[in-house]
Amino acid sequence: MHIAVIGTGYVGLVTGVCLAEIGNTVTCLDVDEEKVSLLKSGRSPIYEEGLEELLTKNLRKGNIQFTTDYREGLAGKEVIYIAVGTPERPDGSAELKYIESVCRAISENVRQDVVIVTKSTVPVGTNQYIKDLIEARLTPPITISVVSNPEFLRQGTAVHDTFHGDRIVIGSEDSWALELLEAINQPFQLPIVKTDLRSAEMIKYASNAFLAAKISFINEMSHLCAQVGANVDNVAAGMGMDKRIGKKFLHAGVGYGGSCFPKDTNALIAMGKQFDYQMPLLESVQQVNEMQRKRMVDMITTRLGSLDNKVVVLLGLTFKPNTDDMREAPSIRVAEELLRTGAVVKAYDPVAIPSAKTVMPEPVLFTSDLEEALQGADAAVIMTDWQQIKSFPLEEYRRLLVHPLLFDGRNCFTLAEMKNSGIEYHSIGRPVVNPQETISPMTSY
Ligand SMILES: NC(=O)c1ccc[n+]([C@@H]2O[C@H](COP(=O)([O-])OP(=O)(O)OC[C@H]3O[C@@H](n4cnc5c(N)ncnc54)[C@H](O)[C@@H]3O)[C@@H](O)[C@H]2O)c1
Ligand SMILES: O=c1ccn([C@@H]2O[C@H](COP(=O)(O)OP(=O)(O)O[C@H]3O[C@H](CO)[C@@H](O)[C@H](O)[C@H]3O)[C@@H](O)[C@H]2O)c(=O)[nH]1
Repeated sequence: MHIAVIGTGYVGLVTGVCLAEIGNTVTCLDVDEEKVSLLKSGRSPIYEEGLEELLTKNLRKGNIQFTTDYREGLAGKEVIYIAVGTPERPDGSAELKYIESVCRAISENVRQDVVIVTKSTVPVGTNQYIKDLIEARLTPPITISVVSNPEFLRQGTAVHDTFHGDRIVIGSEDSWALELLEAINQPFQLPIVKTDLRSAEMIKYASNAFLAAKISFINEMSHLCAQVGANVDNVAAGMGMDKRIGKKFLHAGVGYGGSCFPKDTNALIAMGKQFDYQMPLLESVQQVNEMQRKRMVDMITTRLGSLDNKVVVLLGLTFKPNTDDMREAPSIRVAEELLRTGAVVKAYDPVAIPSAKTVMPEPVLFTSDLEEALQGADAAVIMTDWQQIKSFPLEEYRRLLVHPLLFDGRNCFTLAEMKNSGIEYHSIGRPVVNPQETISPMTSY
């Protein structure tokens, strides 16, 4: 199949490379010339496990190419995937200007019948809008069919998710277009859900909102666990064994971030508003998420008192491990609050220092060396559960920190392993582990 993929962000690039891997001829289009020339040379602009290997392999085989030229990119293609961003507008709704500009470019450059497949997360009704926009500007008599094919990949495991996801959702009003998409997706060997256009669009938002709700639910429970002396991890494990609940997405922490959950819950609330429905559950989900960041700073100030000139080091800056994406990372908000209370903030991340520098508040001191980060800090705060942080020897934490005080926003360590570490350990929704008597008293607190 000859396929064009528009947009080479996370979704576009992974989609393009994976479609090439299963035997299609793919042209990826982007307006960003720098990105396109990097991709042509076989380098990935994003940090994503296994992606660069698949990219170079398929470039070598001639299955994939990259261009900024719409005429060249769309020529002879049977299927065009749209995977451009749909960021949040100030009122919370989804910004469709990139989608609109793609529609203009398609109608000006396409010369053959084509199926348009929307991978971008778009509000219900947008696929119909896409069809209308393209058809309104087409000059030759061309047949356009639209299919909603929302993407469920997670950053950090994007390639793996494409080949091992739980389902592929395709929605359309044209049964032949659904069959075509089913055939394209067959090699992935995943369950395929065929539905109507609007339901497919809604499945994406409802799925993200449900996962966000699950996280806020356990975070709310974690607050109570801390008060009553229960351990939220044990509670989540016990709950998760009930198959109706399921154990995934019950990991308490500093809350969700990233390019999807915050914006997609907002977009869903904005959709509700259009129909005079307030979405009270989702509003609470967001409120609890916001509270988690504040709770982390409260934990630190409660323990340390004044943070004036205290050195606090944030360990991990990205919204989750194995990505360099800083969009809506909880570390940004925590750093802002710590600076506001007078702390000196150091920040460590194994891969994201360049992207973090563009969004973190000033003045934060950055380092990608964990030892240097911990050296001389009054307290360390784990914000991202990077393997580098989890596997760093506890005796080194203890040796390098001025005071062995660790706040863990991702519950990376068990209480049992912390018990004899000599570190005072504060985590989310679990009892505090106090250091052995052998530790010198923290007189400066
Ligand atoms: N990032 C994820 O993990 C993820 C997962 C599932 C769904 N989604 C959804 O997929 C969509 C894309 O997300 P993303 O994170 O890949 O976006 P992104 O911001 O990383 O990338 C978007 C790309 O589109 C390009 N672009 C913008 N306008 C263009 C145009 N007119 N023509 C060609 N290219 C253009 C940009 O240059 C950029 O490279 C969004 O709707 C998002 O909600 C994202
Ligand atoms: O039990 C959990 C699970 C996740 N998180 C946090 O939730 C956020 C999102 O995590 P994750 O879902 O793994 O990452 P994303 O890459 O944002 O993926 C989500 O958003 C994508 C974009 O829509 C969807 O495609 C995916 O299916 C959906 O999981 C991160 O900050 C995590 O730290 C928790 O706090 N607790």
